Amino acid sequence: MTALFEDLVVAEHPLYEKIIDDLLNQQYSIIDNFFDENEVSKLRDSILLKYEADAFKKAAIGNRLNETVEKAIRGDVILWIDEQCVNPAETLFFNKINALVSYLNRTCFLGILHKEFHYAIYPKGTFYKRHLDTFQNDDRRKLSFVCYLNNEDWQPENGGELAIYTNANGVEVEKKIYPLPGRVVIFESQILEHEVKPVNTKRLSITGWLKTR
Ligand SMILES: O=C(O)CCC(=O)C(=O)O
Ligand SMILES: [Fe+2]
Repeated sequence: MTALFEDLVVAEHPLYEKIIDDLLNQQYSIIDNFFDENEVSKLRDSILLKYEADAFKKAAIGNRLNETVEKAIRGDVILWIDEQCVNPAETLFFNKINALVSYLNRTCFLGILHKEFHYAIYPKGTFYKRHLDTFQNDDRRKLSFVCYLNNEDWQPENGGELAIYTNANGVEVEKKIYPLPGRVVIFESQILEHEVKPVNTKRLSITGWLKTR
């Protein structure tokens, strides 16, 4: 009996607690240095290697049966990551993601059962117009997750901010977030509209969704 109870006791993790508080209070959380310099550098090498090998495809909108490439809406190229077939950089990535997911499931009973992640590259001149991540008829998407893999010297002139639209007492507020390396943004997929502003320099990231059912 005691053993069973002890199993349910989770040691409090300050960073994850902050993410949960942020999500409850403002529906998004920004975590700087979620990935350290070394992890970002390995993941950046990985994304660029695959990009150079031509593994990416133009990102589409709509569900899998009704996919259209709509450059007027989004101009990024993506590559899905198969967790069953990962390189060492991606192993580091999923170790951190899985630790977070298991904490969320144990402390918030979120019921995250599935996840999907892809690399994304926004070439110069591209953007992703304002949208909700559940427009693809997939209401299982609960939390959206973006992690940036840009260089240390990413400048404001490079553009490519993530803009998140929130509502404060009926007034819309636009919050702009720079895609700084190692920074992670997590937000409520079904609630928060957002967009990627036009980029002036190739912009690198991993985007994913934590899903229920
Ligand atoms: O890269 C970002 O900052 C957000 C990407 C995005 O909104 C998406 O892929 O759905
Ligand atoms: Fe999105």
